[in-house]
Amino acid sequence: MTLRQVFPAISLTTRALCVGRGEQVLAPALALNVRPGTGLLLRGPNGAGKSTLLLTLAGLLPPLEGAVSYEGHDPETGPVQHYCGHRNGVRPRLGVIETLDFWAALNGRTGLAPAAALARVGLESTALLDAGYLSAGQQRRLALARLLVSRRPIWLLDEPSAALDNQGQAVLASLLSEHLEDGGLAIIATHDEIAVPGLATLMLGARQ
Ligand SMILES: Nc1ncnc2c1ncn2[C@@H]1O[C@H](COP(=O)(O)OP(=O)(O)OP(=O)(O)O)[C@@H](O)[C@H]1O
Repeated sequence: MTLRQVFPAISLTTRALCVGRGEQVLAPALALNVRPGTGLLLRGPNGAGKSTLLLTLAGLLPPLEGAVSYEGHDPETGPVQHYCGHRNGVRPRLGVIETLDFWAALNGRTGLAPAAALARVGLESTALLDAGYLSAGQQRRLALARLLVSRRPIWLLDEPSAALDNQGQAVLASLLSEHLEDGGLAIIATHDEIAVPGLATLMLGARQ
């Protein structure tokens, strides 16, 4: 993989990070260092804490202990990350193209134009439909297109391949490869194979 470093060189690091729910510790003392151009897969059985760790890295859940930092990030430049959770964030009565336009207006028009992002995920023929009419896999593709209309160096993705067919999984792998080649980084919770070479793996354990 050739690194172009289009993004600022930002690393995600954690110090003695302990994540959990309430008093339930799911992952203790995590010392992560995810560098520009690299990706980390979070693996482990249902309930192991993969989503909880992603939410904590995204700043949407407080850590039980320790801290997350984005070294090299200038807060003045705006948010550093995209968090893409289990839910697709699709409003059923909003059009497909309007959905992307909404996200671009909210997160910044720093990436592809909505029509180009739709084409990139193979949804160009659905542009004028209400998003609620899309199939499960198409809605997932639309959620992935959201990553493209606003450029952010860190992608935190929870089960991004859920409901995707083989071609959709290939699109996801290609989006991830390009993002890493641009010097971005990605942390991905998944039970599936992600066809991107060189990804590291963090295995989280089952809850007691
Ligand atoms: N809001 C909550 N309050 C209390 N416990 C919760 C809450 N949300 C999740 N949990 C618990 O935290 C544990 C970890 O859940 P999490 O969703 O992080 O697992 P996961 O590894 O992502 O699982 P999966 O592979 O099924 O997606 C589970 O036991 C779950 O029941």
